[in-house]
Amino acid sequence: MKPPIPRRRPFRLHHAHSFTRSFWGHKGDEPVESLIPQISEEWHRGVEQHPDLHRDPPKSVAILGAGVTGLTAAYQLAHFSPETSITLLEASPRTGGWIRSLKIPTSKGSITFETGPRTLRPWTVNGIITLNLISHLSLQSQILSVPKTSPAAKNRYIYFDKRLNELPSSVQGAFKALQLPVLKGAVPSVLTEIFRRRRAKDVEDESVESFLTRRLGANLTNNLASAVFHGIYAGDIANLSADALLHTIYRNERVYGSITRGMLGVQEMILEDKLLEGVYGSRTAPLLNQLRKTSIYSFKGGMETLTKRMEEAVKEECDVTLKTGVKVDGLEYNQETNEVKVLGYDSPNNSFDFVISTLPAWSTANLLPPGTSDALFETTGVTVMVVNLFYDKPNMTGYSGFGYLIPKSVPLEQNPHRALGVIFDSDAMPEQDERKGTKVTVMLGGHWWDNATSLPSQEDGIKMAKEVLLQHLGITEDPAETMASLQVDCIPQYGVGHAGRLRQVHEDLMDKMGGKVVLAGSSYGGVGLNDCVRSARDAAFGVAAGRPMTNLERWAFEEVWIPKDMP
Ligand SMILES: C=Cc1c2[nH]c(c1C)Cc1[nH]c(c(CCC(=O)O)c1C)Cc1[nH]c(c(C)c1CCC(=O)O)Cc1[nH]c(c(C)c1C=C)C2
Repeated sequence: MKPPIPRRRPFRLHHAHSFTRSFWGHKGDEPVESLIPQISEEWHRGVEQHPDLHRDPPKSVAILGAGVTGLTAAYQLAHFSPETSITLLEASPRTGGWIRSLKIPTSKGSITFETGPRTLRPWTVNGIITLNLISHLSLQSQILSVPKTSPAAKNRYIYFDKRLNELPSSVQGAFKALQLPVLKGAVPSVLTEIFRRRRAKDVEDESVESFLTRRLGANLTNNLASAVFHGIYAGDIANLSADALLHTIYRNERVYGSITRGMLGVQEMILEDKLLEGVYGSRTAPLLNQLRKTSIYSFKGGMETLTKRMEEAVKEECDVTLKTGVKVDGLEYNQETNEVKVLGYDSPNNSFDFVISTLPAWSTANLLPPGTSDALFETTGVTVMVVNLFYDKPNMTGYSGFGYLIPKSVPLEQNPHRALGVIFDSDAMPEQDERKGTKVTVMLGGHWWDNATSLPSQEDGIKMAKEVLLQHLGITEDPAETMASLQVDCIPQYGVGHAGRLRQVHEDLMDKMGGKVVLAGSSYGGVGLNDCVRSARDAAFGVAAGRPMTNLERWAFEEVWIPKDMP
């Protein structure tokens, strides 16, 4: 029988004396300085000089995985704790993980194909932390930004009823959009949400599908929400956790009785986010001002510009030992020395004060002794086939926008290849390529392939993508350049009970690994790039102070919520 999952413990607040005005809802009209917070001196001195930080800095730390999380953790730790010796271990021959930008030289100019994440959003707490990192790395001049007013920022489509339905981006647009098949019944669903009964007190989590169907009805849930969750998690809303992925509105239902009541009242955010927003906002003001009118951004050389620059910085500026081609076999905690031994790393110095694992939850679980953190095995990944296509003719899609998503309610005959969505890259990032034309990315599979006995080859993927574009957009031409990448287990799925399981893992790791194994990356607090950077920062910050930790504390302790625009 599984042990009961511990409930969250009360959180103790030591270092918060005053708060910040929020960047939340920033429209780009006012200079960011006007939003810069009156934060307490203690926080303003910032994280590096935090009184807790140099309590007992570790002598040695190993970081597993040199994707964006591992590289960021190494870079940040080197700055927070310059005296610590850092070893970054990567199994593959290259760094960057899922981030890969391939520049294809052609006689008509170069094209960049992204096989993983391709854009970043600046205006969130985690987004601001990423921008701070970008400033430190002096990458400001490499940024390519898309203005909030551009079609790519405003227009998103849902494929439904055999056509693309444009989602509203303004109040006027909303009235027009209500005629669309995909939004059928939306008005009564939204207006009656406030009258629906709140969930029972003892329900700690449920699926996104069950929660949204209770609150908004089946139409909006299956036709709209399922598409949005395809576009972030490539996952099935019937399995994903409402508490983990819709945390604010799920809490609002519990606290205020309905999502609408929560929205009409005082907007709140988690205290720690508010403090970090203040600290990093003030430190990143010049770049935030540069991106004042930006909706999304990337880099001239693609997203890999970020990880390549970080690799260079950790090796040359931070004195981190980076070893590629090292496959770690296990982690062993020695209670006497209070160190963790990294098995499979063939070096006389393979015991460390801390190990930060940025590997996916299931890979980390495989490294730990049985019974240490078995709940990590319950987080699994979905596989996505990413197909990049380039056509010489401009405006081939017939639409202008970020792209379109396909909900789970679309019948199989209208989406036989199980496409999740299509990105209109040449609209989304128009200045990235020298060669002029239309660039799109078709994403296939995700949760639809959960029980597949075989997966498509690259050739099959390209054929399937072309058929998707023919069926949905009527594109008959052959692309000039193509590339397909099967990204196996690339997006972790936070299933129902995610928070409770991470609480359990926190307890287990503190108990059995002495708080010396620290977790970071896309398996825990968000699958986006900004989330990975944030989790790396948090891990590095905690480890630099030398306190036993897991980086899962936010799941183990009760959160403190405060008004978003508290001065
Ligand atoms: C069709 C499949 C996918 C598309 N993008 C992804 C998949 C699986 C992956 C992805 N997209 C987002 C994230 C998280 C944020 C990050 O920092 O990277 C991930 C992992 C962002 C995102 N994309 C869409 C939405 C609504 C969001 C969340 C918030 C935001 O940035 O606005 C919509 C969207 N994704 C895809 C398409 C075609 C599309 C909309 C038309 C592709």
